[in-house]
Amino acid sequence: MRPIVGDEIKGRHLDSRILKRFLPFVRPYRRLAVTSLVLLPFISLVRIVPPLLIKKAIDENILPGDLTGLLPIAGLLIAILCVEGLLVFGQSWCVQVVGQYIMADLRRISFAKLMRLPRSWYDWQPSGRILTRLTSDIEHVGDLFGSGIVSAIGDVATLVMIFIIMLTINVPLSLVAFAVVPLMIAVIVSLRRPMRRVMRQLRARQATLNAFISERTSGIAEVQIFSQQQRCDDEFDTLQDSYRHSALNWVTLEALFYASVHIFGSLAVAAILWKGGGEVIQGAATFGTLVAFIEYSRKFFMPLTDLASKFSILQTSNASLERIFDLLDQKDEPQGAINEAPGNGRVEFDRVSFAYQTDEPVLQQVSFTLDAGQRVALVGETGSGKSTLTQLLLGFYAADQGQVRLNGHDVTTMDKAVLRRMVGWVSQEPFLFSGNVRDNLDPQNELDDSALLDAIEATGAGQVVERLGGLGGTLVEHGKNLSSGERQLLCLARAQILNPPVIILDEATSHLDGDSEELVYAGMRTVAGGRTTLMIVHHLRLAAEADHIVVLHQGQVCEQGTHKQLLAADGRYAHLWRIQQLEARSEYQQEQG
Ligand SMILES: Nc1ncnc2c1ncn2[C@@H]1O[C@H](COP(=O)(O)OP(=O)(O)OP(=O)(O)O)[C@@H](O)[C@H]1O
Repeated sequence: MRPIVGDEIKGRHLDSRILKRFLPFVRPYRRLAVTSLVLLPFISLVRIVPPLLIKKAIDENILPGDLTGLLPIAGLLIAILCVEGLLVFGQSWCVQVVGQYIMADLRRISFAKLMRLPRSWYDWQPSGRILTRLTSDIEHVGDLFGSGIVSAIGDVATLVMIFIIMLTINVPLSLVAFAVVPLMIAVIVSLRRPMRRVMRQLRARQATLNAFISERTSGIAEVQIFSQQQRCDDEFDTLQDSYRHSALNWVTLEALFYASVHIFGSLAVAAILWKGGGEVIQGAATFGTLVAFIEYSRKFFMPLTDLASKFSILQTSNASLERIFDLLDQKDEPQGAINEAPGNGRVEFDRVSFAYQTDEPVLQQVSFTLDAGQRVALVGETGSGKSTLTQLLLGFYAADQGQVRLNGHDVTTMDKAVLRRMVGWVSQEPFLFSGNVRDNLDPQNELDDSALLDAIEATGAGQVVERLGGLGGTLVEHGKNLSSGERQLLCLARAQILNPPVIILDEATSHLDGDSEELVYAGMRTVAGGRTTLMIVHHLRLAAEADHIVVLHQGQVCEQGTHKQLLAADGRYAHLWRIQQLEARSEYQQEQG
């Protein structure tokens, strides 16, 4: 599985390929988008009128001393400025609304994609990075539409109009005013490359910082247990310093950029003053023309600055869009066509081999069978591949060789929802969502309250639910307001409620005290009752109750049989059994005195 593109910015400004993919997202809101585009030339148009009015007022009223025409011009100026205000409001409202809709759509489909990606994809992803994808990256795409493309089109329209009107009024003066433009473009071009580099660095460092915060806060218990606070602070400072370093570089370059543009703007005004002043004195131009030119040059350099600064927005947005599309391009969890697998829950592992990463085999030629209703215990040292086998049965990963079959069907050919409706799972570290007890225990909302309470009672979770305040009781994220034994009991109740023909129980008794352990064991026995059960077992006392025991060693089945048969064989299982018996005896003796 290919990992998602990192947070480095790879592309140049706006890649046409990416833009082409982005356009369908605008299509549903095309009316608003077109309205915002249609308003742009009108805005540019009303922006070029005021200097003309000022020119007229100076040349035809102020200088000749004709006061009567001034009032209508002032009134017209106010009216035009009001129209400009209204047009700008309408245009920016349309553009922002479209941007918000596009962001909401992108967020929705990206989240939906995340919900459908295979487990193996998540093995590669720092959680902070996934969050960045759905937050900052999508915000940047909003900028692409709002402050990027549309306003760039507006800037170009304004520039063209001002350019034409200046040439229409006075060609020599226009050429003087535009003389600085090539110089300005040269400076912008020379600053663009370092600005792009620093922007890339800034985004990458921000993503690293996000991933660090996310990882350390989710592992807060380990941070505190191992007194890692200071070390985390130091690491955070290092990351933060490099982020700040890039941010300062960015601020410096940006300030340099705006300052140079400002200087060129002032140079243009000075040149107009020098050339235009001479023309006014010689009578070749009117005083109103000079004032209008100064006003136009200010209006000309504003969108030019704006346009140049859009490069960084376009580039950031382009990179964000590229990463979002990369996420959307990831393949969904593969689905099989079989959506019915009638039978009573027979499971076969048939010469199954599997590796998470090429050349690092985790399972090799594993074969054993669970007959319908049979209870099979999986035993083996840590890392021997027990959980991996259960993940294959649940369809989270596919075997590289061999087959895992349920009721005779290869699980990879089955529809995943159907498969997981038939195979329940109580994991070693059970997960509960924030919300109420009912929604957690009956996610499909299939049973009424009394049936739910019966199942809860049967698995020994009655007291836990009662303490939480019944089915409407509140659970916090991860079920953190419960002990691990209580969480386990609730998850056993959930499995009982879903009532699958096959159940996987991952024993999590290593961190439970004696009483809780007995409660959880009893719950496990209830859930296992009458179902095909694959039980990962650490305490062999539980294995001894199973109908069949499979012992894994380094990803291979090293022996299998009943408890009695394996003890008689005096192999690995018998060895583990003796060790655990000795441990239990010495614990008992210590307790006695
Ligand atoms: N998502 C993964 N990506 C890569 N390697 C993995 C992944 N999950 C497990 N492994 C590796 O596969 C091997 C088997 O792991 P598995 O979790 O199946 O062992 P286990 O027998 O269940 O161990 P335990 O009893 O400690 O839970 C281990 O070496 C582990 O490092």
